[in-house]
Amino acid sequence: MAKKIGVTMDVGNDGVAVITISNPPVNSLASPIIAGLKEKFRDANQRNDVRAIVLTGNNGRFCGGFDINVFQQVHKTGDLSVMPEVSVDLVCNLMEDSRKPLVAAVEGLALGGGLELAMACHARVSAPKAQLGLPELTLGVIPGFGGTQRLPRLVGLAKATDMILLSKSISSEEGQKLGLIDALVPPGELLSTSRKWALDIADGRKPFLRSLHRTDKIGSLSEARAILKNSRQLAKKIAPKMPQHHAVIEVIEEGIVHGGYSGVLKEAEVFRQLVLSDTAKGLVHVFFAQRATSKVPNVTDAGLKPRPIKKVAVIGGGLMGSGIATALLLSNIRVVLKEINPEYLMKGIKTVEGNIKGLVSRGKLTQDKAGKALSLLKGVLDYTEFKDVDMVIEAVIENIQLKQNIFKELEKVCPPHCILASNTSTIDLNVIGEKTNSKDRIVGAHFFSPAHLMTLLEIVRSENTSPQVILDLMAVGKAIKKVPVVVGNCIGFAVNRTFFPYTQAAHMLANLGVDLFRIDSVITSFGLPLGPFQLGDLAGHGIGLAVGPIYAKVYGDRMFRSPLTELLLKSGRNGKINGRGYYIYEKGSKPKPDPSVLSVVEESRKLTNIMPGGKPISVTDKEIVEMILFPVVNEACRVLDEGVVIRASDLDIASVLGMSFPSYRGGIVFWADMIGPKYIYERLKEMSETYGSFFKPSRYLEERATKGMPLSELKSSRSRL
Ligand SMILES: CCCCCCCCCCCC(=O)CC(=O)SCCNC(=O)CCNC(=O)[C@H](O)C(C)(C)COP(=O)(O)OP(=O)(O)OC[C@H]1O[C@@H](n2cnc3c(N)ncnc32)[C@H](O)[C@@H]1OP(=O)(O)O
Ligand SMILES: NC(=O)C1=CN([C@@H]2O[C@H](COP(=O)(O)OP(=O)(O)OC[C@H]3O[C@@H](n4cnc5c(N)ncnc54)[C@H](O)[C@@H]3O)[C@@H](O)[C@H]2O)C=CC1
Repeated sequence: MAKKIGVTMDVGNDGVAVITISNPPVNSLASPIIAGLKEKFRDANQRNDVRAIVLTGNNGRFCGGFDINVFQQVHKTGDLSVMPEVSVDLVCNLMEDSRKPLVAAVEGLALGGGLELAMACHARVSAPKAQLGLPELTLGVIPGFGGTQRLPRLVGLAKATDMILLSKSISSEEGQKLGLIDALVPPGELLSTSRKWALDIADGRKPFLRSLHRTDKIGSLSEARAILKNSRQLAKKIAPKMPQHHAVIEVIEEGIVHGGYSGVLKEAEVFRQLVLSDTAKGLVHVFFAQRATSKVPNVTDAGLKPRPIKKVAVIGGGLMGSGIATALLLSNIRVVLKEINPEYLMKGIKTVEGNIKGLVSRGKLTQDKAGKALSLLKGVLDYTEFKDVDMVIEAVIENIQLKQNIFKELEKVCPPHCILASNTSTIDLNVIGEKTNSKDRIVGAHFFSPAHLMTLLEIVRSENTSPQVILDLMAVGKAIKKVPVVVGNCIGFAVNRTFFPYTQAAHMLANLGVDLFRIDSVITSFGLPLGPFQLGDLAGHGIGLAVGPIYAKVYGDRMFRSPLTELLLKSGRNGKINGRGYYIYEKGSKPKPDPSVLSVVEESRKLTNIMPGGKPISVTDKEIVEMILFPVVNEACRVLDEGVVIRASDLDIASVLGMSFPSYRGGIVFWADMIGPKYIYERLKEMSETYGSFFKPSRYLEERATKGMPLSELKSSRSRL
């Protein structure tokens, strides 16, 4: 059925015009909607039979904000003229300054431009549990439609800057306490109450309040300046590299110092500059890329329904198993946690308890919810409880034979509908399921550490995994607040495979004589939270050593063999886990670079002997970024070429959520396309001529560079999914 898009107006016998936005699924403000709103407001203002106006949204959702597709259109074309001039024309002139009272009837959500329209009304009536917020900073822009000016005037400056800088939405209940919402009524009474409220204003029984003109919640100039000073500190802390966080404070300040109308004008000017920034391009791409991961051909479009998953068994209560169990429990899923002996089982349970208590102490979970979650956990040492589980997630150590035996056993003890998932980070799923007859229900559920906090869930399908099983796991992933990305089966899957050259390149640079702490600092300045050496410390160097040969078996032609990890372990440094790696880890203090590790690096340099003429190479910071991240792009090209992901943007999301690649750069492929495949190809070619085949450009990269095509443009026939 075609979507019904438009704005309607119904004028009742009471003289109230109800203007309704209709643009499913979230009533976003697409150009025809804005044009429709202007037309209806003009009409309502002119008609003699209209005394008051109610603005609402269709299908239980007021409005999800400006249509983000328009931003994407601006990014593709560079053409700002598609952005409507609404802040003054519609929101100030036609709405707020209208002589007829205007009431917003809010239900479901009022976000971004949606809340801004509501704030331009003279009162707001809401149904319970509506979501209210200005999340524009997450898209690299600032609130438009006067949002930067009206929110501080309705909820106070401190609360408004907090909501805007953190893109934090509030419920309508909280909105009522703050003064953003004037009345909270059951959904069935929303329209009748709003109509009555509008007439009450018209008849002088209720005040005719124009938000932009209010000053009662702003406080004195010196109070406002003190709040804005704190906001600047917050912005510096949470988003040092994001221009929109800093710009929005300037815009708010303009309104405080020179008045709301002046603030609205500055808001539009700054908005225009920001919407074209690389940050906005990256973040808008990430918005759509994340939503695209929900669409898996032949799975989500196959007419299947996810089956209920009520009870899950997790095998292995180590680092990953305990995190996975925590994530499931927090979403009210019963968990059976299996270990090999009472001591390890107790350790696993204690870790789960610690994870949950940690959330309580950080104010992220109530004591009640924590108690409920823990009551759903049962520790076991055998398979008795497995007879009625809907899914098993195996998270034992990375050992092929052990995993094969476990899956063989699972086939016997679990019901036939039960999904058999492995959290393996490297092993081929076909190998894991080799000894079973259940290959259609074997799937990879690759969580990232710490599993209860990291949002990526890589769902690995083999050629035998059934669409129903993939759909079920996607549904569980969403239920436990993860972003599931379905990928194909290969060593390292999509994320670890794409990023294995990250550490390798860093080792090569260190062996070429570049200071490892400088490498880490350059990479963190680029925007990754941890440089490659600190990341290695965090993961533990034992893991790196264990998976190295597995990668070497399949990708050996393009690997740099560095003795550094082995030497490091030999010197008693396993990373954070034992307090020493490249850095020194002490409780309660930040990791400190350990100068004594330099003798280990020297030993490695002697063994590799790759410094030209025995002297350290001289590189700029830009060259360090390129030498570390272009090989990652190169591997991403192979992942795309082999069809390991459905679409390039899936790899962007996986890199952002799994590797913390900066979201404002749009993900690894998007970033590479912004730089240009030709430049990357040429740089890698130069590097490979100087430093060897580790940097050799892939066929896919070469082809795209030669043809002038973006990396993100896939040939669909290549997908193996
Ligand atoms: C010349 C310059 C002049 C300057 C003057 C300014 C002019 C313009 C100013 C613009 C003013 C603004 O204030 C800017 C904004 O309003 S920006 C938008 C702010 N809103 C948001 O950020 C909300 C984004 N959406 C969400 O958070 C969620 O989608 C939510 C909570 C609304 C619903 O979540 P749910 O989980 O239920 O669904 P999905 O997220 O899967 O979304 C379903 C579907 O809807 C699409 N969607 C959602 N929101 C928007 C939107 N705002 N625009 C377009 N499309 C949207 C989403 O992509 C999904 O689509 P499909 O994947 O199903 O195709
Ligand atoms: N550590 C990491 O960052 C990540 C690890 N993985 C994968 O997750 C899996 C588990 O890794 P970790 O949790 O780090 O290992 P871990 O060593 O912390 O935990 C493994 C646990 O499995 C238990 N175990 C072994 N055999 C068992 C059996 N037969 N029945 C029940 N329990 C058994 C062990 O006693 C141990 O407690 C591995 O496959 C690993 O590759 C995946 C993503 C990230």
